Amino acid sequence: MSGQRVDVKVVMLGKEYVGKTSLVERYVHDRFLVGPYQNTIGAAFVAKVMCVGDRTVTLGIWDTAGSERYEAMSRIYYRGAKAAIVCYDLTDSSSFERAKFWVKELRSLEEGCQIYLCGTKSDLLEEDRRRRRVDFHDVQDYADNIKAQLFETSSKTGQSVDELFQKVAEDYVSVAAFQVMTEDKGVDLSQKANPYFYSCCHH
Ligand SMILES: Nc1nc2c(ncn2[C@@H]2O[C@H](COP(=O)(O)OP(=O)(O)OP(=O)(O)O)[C@@H](O)[C@H]2O)c(=O)[nH]1
Repeated sequence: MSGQRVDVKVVMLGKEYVGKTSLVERYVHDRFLVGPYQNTIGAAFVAKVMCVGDRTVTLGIWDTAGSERYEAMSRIYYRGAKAAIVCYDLTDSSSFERAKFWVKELRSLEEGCQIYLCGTKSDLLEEDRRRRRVDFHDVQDYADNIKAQLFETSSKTGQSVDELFQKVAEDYVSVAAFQVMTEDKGVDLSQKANPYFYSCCHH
């Protein structure tokens, strides 16, 4: 990416085959690759410039490998991330258990990282609702508990993919604005624990 400045480091996490690479492909190149599945090895990086109001924001997206073989490597990539998109496959309950594993790690090791839960392959449910293996309301309750945002996406149709990444960038801009405000006015940053902080920064 030849020295491009990145505003927000975003890391994609989740079990193998949940569709992390496809999500990034849809968002960055607006395409869905068909053909034999190719697992990510290590991690891949891509930068995307986008607009939030009159501001330009560059997302630096690290797409990690979901295979447990690369677990130690994924830890290197989430370090210092401002946002983590933790993916699970809506048709695979074990992938949601794996998502919870990553959330637990992020919560204990990367406090400053905002978590976005992403249920993938929603198009498969449009075809047949009985394929759903992860209940929306259960995940919403869990997301509320951990103060995460929840999205259900399809990289095949594009459903909610732009909205997800747009929200990541918007939250970054809100938090940055909040920090400038608190630096200017000398507001105590311990107020982060206050619900106002969340309503200010995540809507
Ligand atoms: N129907 C459908 N299939 C999808 C979708 N997203 C991904 N897939 C398929 O799921 C498989 C895995 O997708 P990947 O994007 O490679 O998954 P990954 O999470 O990056 O996998 P790893 O690199 O092993 O961690 C591929 O065959 C994709 O075509 C989707 O939204 N809908």
